[in-house]
Amino acid sequence: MKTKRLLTIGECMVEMAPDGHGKYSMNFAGDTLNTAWYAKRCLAGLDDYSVGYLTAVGTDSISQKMLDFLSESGVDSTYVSHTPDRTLGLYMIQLDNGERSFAYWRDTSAAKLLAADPSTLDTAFSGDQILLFSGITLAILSPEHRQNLIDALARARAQGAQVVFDTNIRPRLWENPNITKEWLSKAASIADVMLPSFDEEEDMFGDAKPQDTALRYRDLGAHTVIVKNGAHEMYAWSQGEGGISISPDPVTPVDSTAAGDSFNAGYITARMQGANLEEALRAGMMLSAQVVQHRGALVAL
Ligand SMILES: Nc1ncnc2c1ncn2[C@@H]1O[C@H](COP(=O)(O)OP(=O)(O)O)[C@@H](O)[C@H]1O
Ligand SMILES: O=C(O)C(=O)C[C@H](O)[C@H](O)COP(=O)(O)O
Repeated sequence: MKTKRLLTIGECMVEMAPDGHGKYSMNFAGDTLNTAWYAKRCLAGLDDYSVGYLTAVGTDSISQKMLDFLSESGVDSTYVSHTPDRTLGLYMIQLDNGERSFAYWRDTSAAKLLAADPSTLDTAFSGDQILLFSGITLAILSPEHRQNLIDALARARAQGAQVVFDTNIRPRLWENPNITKEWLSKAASIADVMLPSFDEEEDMFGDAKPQDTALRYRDLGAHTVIVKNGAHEMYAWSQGEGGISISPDPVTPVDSTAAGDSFNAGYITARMQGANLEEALRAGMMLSAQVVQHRGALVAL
């Protein structure tokens, strides 16, 4: 993964995060944006590396605020498209002993149209870069646009881009479990690197242990599979480096939102700089352990 450019693809929403005293703070977040944001922080000071975000927003003032936020964060928004008459989606974090769940208002968000135009995707995906998308990115699209996205990623991969897929399974965003499994497996079959989380794979695919998840995605063609697992032992396998079981030092989570997304950023940016499998896993674990000890998805560490 020794390339200097990361582009993530998905939906950034308005986030309402509980402050612990009955009030909410408003931020911008979304799984793929969270990974881009943390990746940019991990690469701070390394001017020859760049991080971009591909999404669709409206033309209203809250959409403009999100673009300003990207710009202040140093995340390149060249491939953000603008859809008049639509705006950002919104989600609220709900906490139960530090474990997050979400309520969504995103049915007509602009981001649902991010894969409408195959030629825009081809332009954005060209060149030597890492392209990261997620199961949430796919879930919010129509079936036709899901196929547009997967086809464009496959074309880019054939030209040398590296495709990274985090399944981030949100059953509520999908039509039904069979359709979810079908699209996740289709998307996995064009991915070089898979970054699933075990509890979601267990629920959706019935995997008994992280090794089963790794094997399933390896058999679909990934050369690397990292099976995140909350506070528990995770399993990672990479062609040529073998398998590793490794446990994070447990911390008490305040808000587990973006644990997986920040792990992805730590892992990917370490790999971009030449880290081996274990070093990159440790970078991901270290970042995500800090993130879960703070409220909201994006934490200025
Ligand atoms: N309580 C915790 N203590 C230490 N590390 C944690 C904890 N919760 C999450 N992490 C770290 O974050 C990673 C991703 O967490 P996980 O819950 O699997 O992802 P997701 O947010 O996608 O569900 C874990 O593999 C681990 O490294
Ligand atoms: O649910 C969505 O659509 C979002 O993008 C909101 C959250 O910011 C991410 O889901 C957090 O993802 P985790 O790293 O798995 O906690």
